[in-house]
Amino acid sequence: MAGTTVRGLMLPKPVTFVTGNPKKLEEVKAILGQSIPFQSLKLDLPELQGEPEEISKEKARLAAIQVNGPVLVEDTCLCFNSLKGLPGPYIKWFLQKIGHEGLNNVLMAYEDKSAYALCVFSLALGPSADPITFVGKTMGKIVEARGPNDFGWDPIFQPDGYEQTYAEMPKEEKNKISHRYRALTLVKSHFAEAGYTFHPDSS
Ligand SMILES: O=c1[nH]c(=O)c2ncn([C@@H]3O[C@H](COP(=O)(O)OP(=O)(O)OP(=O)(O)O)[C@@H](O)[C@H]3O)c2[nH]1
Ligand SMILES: [Mg+2]
Repeated sequence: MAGTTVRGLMLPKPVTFVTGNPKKLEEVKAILGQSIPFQSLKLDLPELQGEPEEISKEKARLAAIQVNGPVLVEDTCLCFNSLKGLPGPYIKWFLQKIGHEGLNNVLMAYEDKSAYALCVFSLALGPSADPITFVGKTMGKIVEARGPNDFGWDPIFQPDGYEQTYAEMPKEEKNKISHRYRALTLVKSHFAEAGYTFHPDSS
């Protein structure tokens, strides 16, 4: 985390969660509930190449300029240990091009099928503020696809200590152990500690 937190700072509007991915939004809504006043905006922001935290922060900077107010964004990675963390932030493109089967095939060359899901949220309080990051990680392994195919790589990720893939788990179960849940727990604590207030005219 970076920057100094000013307690009770007044934000001009509610926080806007910016994403182009409706499944992310669904989970963020389910996990946050009423804990943080937020609205959402569908924007497909350009993404830098590089380390996950930098990608997420840069997304937040761009989003805060477009929204001209406080924003929350996230970037999700799926990292294979035998590939030293790749595909990482590039998982979206790997998934689109080679699918679940291709991702399993890549790992055929290696004994180690372990992987981790990483979620980096970034909060920018405004267009000129330095974004603050919150990282959540869930360890697991890559398996042949099992379960409903309605969200990304959920069918091929089996978290450690579970016999089910993310896709096979009831949503409430995934949302108690996921990379996204862990990162959002830190976001919630930050809001609780910072005690932000919202401008009365904000909507
Ligand atoms: O099975 C999954 N379980 C998850 O919990 C999960 N979270 C994200 N993803 C996928 O991983 C890539 C991340 O890329 P990403 O972070 O750039 O997201 P995105 O471009 O879809 O949206 P956004 O960048 O507008 O927010 C995209 O293919 C997402 O569909 C997930 N797949
Ligand atoms: Mg994206």
